[in-house]
Amino acid sequence: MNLIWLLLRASSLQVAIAILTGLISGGTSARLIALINSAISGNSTEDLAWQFPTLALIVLVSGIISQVLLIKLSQNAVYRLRLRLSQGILFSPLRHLEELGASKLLATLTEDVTTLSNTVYAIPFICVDIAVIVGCLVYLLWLSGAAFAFTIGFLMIGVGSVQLLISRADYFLTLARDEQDNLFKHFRAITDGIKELKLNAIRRQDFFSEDLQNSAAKSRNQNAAALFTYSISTGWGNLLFFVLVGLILFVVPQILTINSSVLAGFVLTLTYMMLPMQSILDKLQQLAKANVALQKIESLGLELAAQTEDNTLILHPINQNWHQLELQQVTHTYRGEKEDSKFTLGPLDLSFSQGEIIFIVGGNGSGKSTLAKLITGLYVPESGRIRLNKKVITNDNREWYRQHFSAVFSDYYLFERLSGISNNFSKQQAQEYLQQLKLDDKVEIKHQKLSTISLSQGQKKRLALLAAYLENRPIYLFDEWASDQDPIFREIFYKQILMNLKKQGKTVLVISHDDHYFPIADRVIKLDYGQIEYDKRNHDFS
Ligand SMILES: Nc1ncnc2c1ncn2[C@@H]1O[C@H](COP(=O)(O)OP(=O)(O)OP(=O)(O)O)[C@@H](O)[C@H]1O
Repeated sequence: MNLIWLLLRASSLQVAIAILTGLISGGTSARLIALINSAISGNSTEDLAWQFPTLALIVLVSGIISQVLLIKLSQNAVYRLRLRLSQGILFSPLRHLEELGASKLLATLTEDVTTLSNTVYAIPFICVDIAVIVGCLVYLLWLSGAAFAFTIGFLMIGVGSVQLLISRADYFLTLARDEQDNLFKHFRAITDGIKELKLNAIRRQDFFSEDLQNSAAKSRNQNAAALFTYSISTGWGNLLFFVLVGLILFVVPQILTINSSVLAGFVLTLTYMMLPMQSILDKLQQLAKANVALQKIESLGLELAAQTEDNTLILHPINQNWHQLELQQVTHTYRGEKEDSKFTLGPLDLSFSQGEIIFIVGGNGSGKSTLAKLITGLYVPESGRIRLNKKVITNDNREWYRQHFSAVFSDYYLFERLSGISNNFSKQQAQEYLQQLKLDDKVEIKHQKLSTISLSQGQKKRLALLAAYLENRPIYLFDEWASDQDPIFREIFYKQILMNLKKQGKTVLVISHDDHYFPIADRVIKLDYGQIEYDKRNHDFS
């Protein structure tokens, strides 16, 4: 049913036309059967010879029109769904996405959407099958009202019993799909943790047998149970159909007065109906899988839609010449599963000015990266407020606010395409930066694209720095950028790059553990367990 909604949402007019042409095809098929029946019984006075090819042509053409429309519709619906889901992720707050987890998002984006796109192609065929069945039923009604009533009664009982089996199979499919999320997490562990797994044979064995194999076995058992139940329902459905033909042939003539040509017409039509019936039964398991996938997609969609951000186009220009950024009583809490695993950063009061170099320091887990996400607007403060030039940052202007920052986080992502960079960026400037970062013999920039990103970790991070540099934003944030650079590049980073940025009037926030470079900072802010231990000016160090 959900699948039908998916199509209706894409275009109800096209669905209506497809159903209409499908019905014409189905109705004409039934008319064709009636014609064959008349020709066999020889009691027709009409010239059937020319009607036969005409009707066959109508069945063909209307069937094709209906299918073409539905194929276009279903593929469009999947296309829109993919985009809607991706946009939902792009528009969701970072914290919400972190809570949902990457495995769950990826499982839906890849598994569920693929299942759906592999199934929607069946919908057009099912629609035409249904139309043929409806057409045949109408013909049966015309042949004999009483025998039709008997057939419908029997079909309703049959469909009900098949439905019971299908609901049981659906239950197993839902369990299998839930297990798929865990399986996906383990697949990610295989690819992301391959080095660790290769280096420790016991860990690898443990992971394989305890996690992966367990999860794969559960998924196999639940899928097998579902498919087994489906095959029982398909077999049961087919058997019921033969029972119906048998009853019409041998029992109904005993109860009702029905002439032999009507009976022959009935049996011929029922036999013709058997093909679309079987085809629908065969496709039911695919449809059920697609429905489970769609439910997952919808529930993720709802979870994403529950918290969307206003990511509309930035209408106001960013303030290259801002003068004050303030955090007032700002807090953020990570709520763990246990009460004692809760971590709260703040309440913090901080103020930054243009052209400052600020080092944010502190032990592991003291809250430096969390503070970075709050300052850059990636996390929304749970309490307190952020002001830029006295303007309070709210949901309406947070997207605009974020455009003031360029950052290289410790878990940065490097895009091959240098999009979203400043208009002032020139090829020559980029080449100079490449030389400064000693990457000019490795990487070229062609058509705003990096020629390669297959580099060492340190080199990749230098490219991420280059991309940030070219963004030309007023505030820069580097989260432990220098940690994997050799001493020469640390020196270049702290003494040349940061100084260059300062000279250009940029504010630079540097999360660092390199204490012997602290003297180049204008200010050092030290965090301890989510609180500011000190916030010192440069002259206070000496
Ligand atoms: N996504 C998250 N979900 C739950 N808790 C988190 C999350 N990220 C961080 N934390 C917790 O918040 C605290 C602060 O983490 P944060 O990453 O801000 O520290 P940090 O000072 O940057 O540490 P490091 O120097 O190790 O990078 C830690 O106790 C950590 O366990």
